[in-house]
Amino acid sequence: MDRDLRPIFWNDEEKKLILVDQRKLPNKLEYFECKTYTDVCYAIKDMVVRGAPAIGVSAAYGLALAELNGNNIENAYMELKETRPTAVNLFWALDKAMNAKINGKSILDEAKLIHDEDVELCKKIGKIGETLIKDGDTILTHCNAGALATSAYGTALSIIRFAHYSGKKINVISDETRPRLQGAKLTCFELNYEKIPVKAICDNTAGYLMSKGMIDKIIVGADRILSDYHVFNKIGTYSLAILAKYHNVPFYVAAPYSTFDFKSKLVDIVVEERDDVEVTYIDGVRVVSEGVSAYNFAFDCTPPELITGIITEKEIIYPNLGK
Ligand SMILES: CSC[C@@H](O)[C@@H](O)C(=O)COP(=O)(O)O
Repeated sequence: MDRDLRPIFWNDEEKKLILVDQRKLPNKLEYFECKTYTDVCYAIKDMVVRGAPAIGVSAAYGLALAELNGNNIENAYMELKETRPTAVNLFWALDKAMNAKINGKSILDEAKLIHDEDVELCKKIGKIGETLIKDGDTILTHCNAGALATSAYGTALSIIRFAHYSGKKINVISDETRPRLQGAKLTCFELNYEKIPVKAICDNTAGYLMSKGMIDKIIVGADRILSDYHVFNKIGTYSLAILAKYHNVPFYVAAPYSTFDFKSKLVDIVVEERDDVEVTYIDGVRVVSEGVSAYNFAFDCTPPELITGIITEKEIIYPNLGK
């Protein structure tokens, strides 16, 4: 298997960004080309590309496209910033790209650097986190914090990959992750692609498996981590963390430092609310009675007291041990 499944490519000859179209997986592997920054805005909003680090890398290339096409950089920066509100990597990468411009450097070079560095960070997270995994562990994960959500390897799934590469026999349980089904569609695709044993479950099955002692560890990604270690991640993460606490299952979060937001307070964070058709329809068929709407919060917040450890590219932080 190609250990380097990647969702983002820059084509230097044609000056375009090529994204794996994640809306089509696992049934079709298609690519989506971005020649303008507005193409990138669309790709992020419509979730052609998704996952906190991957959104950040794509946005940096979006700003580079604005520069290459002679667009107003300030406007492009603002429009790219408004594509999705919760994952902080978007703002982190755009600010880095903008600072490069202010310092007279090329935005494209900065975007390439952010892209390459993200691969290395993910590898490091995998290698550090892998030390926590025991031979025979069954690990539950939520959403997709894999190669598809980053530049390669992933965060939570990088740990799973490196445990597998080191010869540990592990099994993965993937929450389907309603409503967009990133767990069923993307995590299962990625792990199956590498022949890492994975089983899908409905989100509401996790508690039962924990009660039966069938889960040894939970590892999820993050969209934003505050300085007091509150973790924003895909909706359903908080419920999992509560279940894990009740059943004494270690609950880990894996994320690079580009996902940390040391400035904002809990009350400042905007949790994305997406169109309720993502909930009221399944595969184009309405499943909720006409006239009934739905809540569709894309993320929730897990407090530090529910988190065993946060695995970064530098170290494992134990929020409840004072580090
Ligand atoms: C390494 S990605 C971590 C998170 O971004 C991931 O868990 C997640 O919540 C993705 O949400 P999505 O709405 O698919 O962008």
